[in-house]
Formats: sequence, structure tokens, C-alpha cells
Amino acid sequence: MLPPANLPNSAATLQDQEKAQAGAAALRWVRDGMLLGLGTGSTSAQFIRQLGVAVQAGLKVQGTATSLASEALAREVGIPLVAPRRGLRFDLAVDGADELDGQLRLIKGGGGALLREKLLETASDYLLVVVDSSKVVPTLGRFPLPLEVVPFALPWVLDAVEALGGAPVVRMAKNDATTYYYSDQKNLLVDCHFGQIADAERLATQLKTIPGIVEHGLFLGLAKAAVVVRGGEAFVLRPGQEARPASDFAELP
Ligand SMILES: O=C(CO)[C@H](O)[C@H](O)COP(=O)(O)O
Repeated sequence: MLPPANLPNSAATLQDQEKAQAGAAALRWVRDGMLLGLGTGSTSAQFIRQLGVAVQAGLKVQGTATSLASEALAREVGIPLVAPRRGLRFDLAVDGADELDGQLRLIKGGGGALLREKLLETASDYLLVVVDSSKVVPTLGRFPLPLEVVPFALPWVLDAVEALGGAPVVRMAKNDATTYYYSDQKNLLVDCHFGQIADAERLATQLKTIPGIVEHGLFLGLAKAAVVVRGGEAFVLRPGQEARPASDFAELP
């Protein structure tokens, strides 16, 4: 799907460089006057920082953030924020992903923000995914699928996920392994190991029928394009198409 990388480097540093480059490349999709959905995670944070620089230089955009963390960052770098309201739609949402396949099906929620991400990205005309090359997979499922779950429903949700063939693990707080992790909505996150997900659409439908699951981390049919950085080069992926160097495109999107 992507040509092989040929840059030797330490894995952590290379991944960070790729994230920074992917975040910066997404600025090419932004136009004056746009209303933007601002994603969550380290790659999205790179985009938000670069967008802040552009705003300081005179770019006129507004945004709504998919998490309290991204909202705080957007404020810090001077991006004007818009609160949710009836009829609000976004010209462009830019967000990271935990996995994406060749059809630009995504697993999201590693950062715990999948509910607000799905809300904003469903309300966006164009979702651009920004990722480092480690996120591209032939089949979804290496990364455990996150679910946002109402705390009271947890025992039944765990039973239901197991009945679907998944191995659920309740996410714990980052710095305290004895305390649950809570989302911005004060719900729990359950990370589900299904192995390779052969039929993501079917699984998404099944998960939607389980009471207590507020949202799942399968984002299907939402992403219009992805910027993937591998070995210092930015590629553009579109659903079902070969990766093309971003430099091939004079005009984006
Ligand atoms: O889905 C997400 C947050 O809920 C993130 O987009 C995803 O976890 C990727 O994060 P990162 O850019 O830090 O690798």
C-alpha cells in the first residue's frame, strides 16, 4: 500500500518526526474562513500547534475540539473556538487514528476521545486523517478496539463483548493502575481484543445493539483522505486507491 521506508532512525524519534510532519502537512487542506473539527492525540496536537502559528500570521478559521485537552491546546495557541449548536457543520476535521486500512476504515479512541471525535467527524464535510506510518494496516484489529461505556452498564457490556468473541479490558488511569480511566463525559473505556476484524461493518452494527455502549471506535466511511508520513515523505491515501506522494498534488483536497 505504501512504498517501503528507507530511513534508518531510532523508532521513537522517527515516529515523533512522522507525526509532526503529518500534522504540519494537513495545513495544506485548510482554507481561510473554514470551520474546523480539531482532533485529539499527539498527531492532532501537532496540527493544532501549526494551525495556531498560521492563525497568528493572519489565517481566519474557527474550530471545535474533540476533547478538553485539544480545547485547552487550541485556546493556548489562539484558535477561536465555537461551542456545539444546532446545525453546526465543519468544512474539515483533522484527526489522528490508531489504525487505518486501505479503505480508510479507522480504529480510534486510543486517546479516549472517540465519542466527541465521532460526533464532530460525522458532522464534517471532509475528514482528513493524519498518521505516522505505523498506523497503516492491511486489516484492522491489531490495536484493541475502544468502546465508551456507561459505568453502570460495565458488567453486561463485558459479557456481551465476550459473547461476540472479543477479550475486553477496562482501561485504567495512566498514573494509577488501581483506578479506572474516565472519558471527558465521565464514562469508562473498554479496550476489546477481537484479533483481525474481517468484517468491520458487521462488528460495528453488532456493537451498536448492546445497551450501555455509548460509542465504539470503528470509524467507517468517514475519512475522505489520510496523510501518512513514512521515512520523511508525506503520502496521500484515499479510500481504495494507491498512496501518492503529497507533492504530486498542486491543489488539495
Ligand atoms: O483516537 C484518538 C484519540 O481518541 C487519536 O487520534 C489516536 O489515539 C491517535 O493518537 P496519536 O496521534 O497520539 O497516535
